[in-house]
Amino acid sequence: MPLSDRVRVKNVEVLSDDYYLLQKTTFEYRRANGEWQQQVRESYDRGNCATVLPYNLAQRTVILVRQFRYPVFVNGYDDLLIEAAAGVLDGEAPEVRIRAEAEEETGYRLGEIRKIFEAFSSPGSVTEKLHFFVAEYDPSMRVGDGGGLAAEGEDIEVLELPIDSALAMITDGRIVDAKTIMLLQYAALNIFR
Ligand SMILES: Nc1nc2c(ncn2[C@@H]2O[C@H](COP(=O)(O)OP(=O)(O)O[C@H]3O[C@H](CO)[C@@H](O)[C@H](O)[C@@H]3O)[C@@H](O)[C@H]2O)c(=O)[nH]1
Ligand SMILES: [Mg+2]
Repeated sequence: MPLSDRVRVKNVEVLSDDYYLLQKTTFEYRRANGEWQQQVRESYDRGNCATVLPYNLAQRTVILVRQFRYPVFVNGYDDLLIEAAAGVLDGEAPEVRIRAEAEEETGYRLGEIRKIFEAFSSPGSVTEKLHFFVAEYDPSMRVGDGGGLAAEGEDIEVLELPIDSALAMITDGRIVDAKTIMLLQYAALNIFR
């Protein structure tokens, strides 16, 4: 049975439609035992996103970025967040979007890019699906300083780190962003073996 036959949407209330969209939906869900049960769930729609880990095999390095994240700050993390470059798709194809975003945020114009997987980042409340990429880079691909768009409030620092240091930073808590941990662990398992 397709899942759409197990869900009957009864009402959708828009709680906030400002920069992104927050909705409260009342629906009935058909449980495994066949009974219909009413539920209410909020969902936050900020679109889908793409992220990339640029890596250099000879140097054993990766490129990450570091920036202020208000939701992280308000949840008690007292430092800038170290992340892989990432951006909202805004209706574009993930590979097209991530190339532009990588150049904007890191200053590197990447060549071949490989899709490795997709994942929902916070499925209980946020609709977002993330598209994950890796790309080999070399120093000649650096065409600018990166840093993001100051007019949009972005103030991004570019980091080139040895993969072993980046992995150690997951263990000691200096890297705490989920998509970044996933990319670094992918690289450790499949690229820097
Ligand atoms: N005015 C306003 N602007 C916003 C708001 N939220 C985001 N923006 C603007 O929208 C830009 C979005 O930047 P992107 O680089 O496209 O996206 P991102 O925030 O880096 O998203 C990535 O990182 C997130 C945090 O890990 C991920 O949640 C997301 O999946 C994605 O990977 C921000 O820089 C900021 O200028 C808001 O509530 N109000
Ligand atoms: Mg970004």
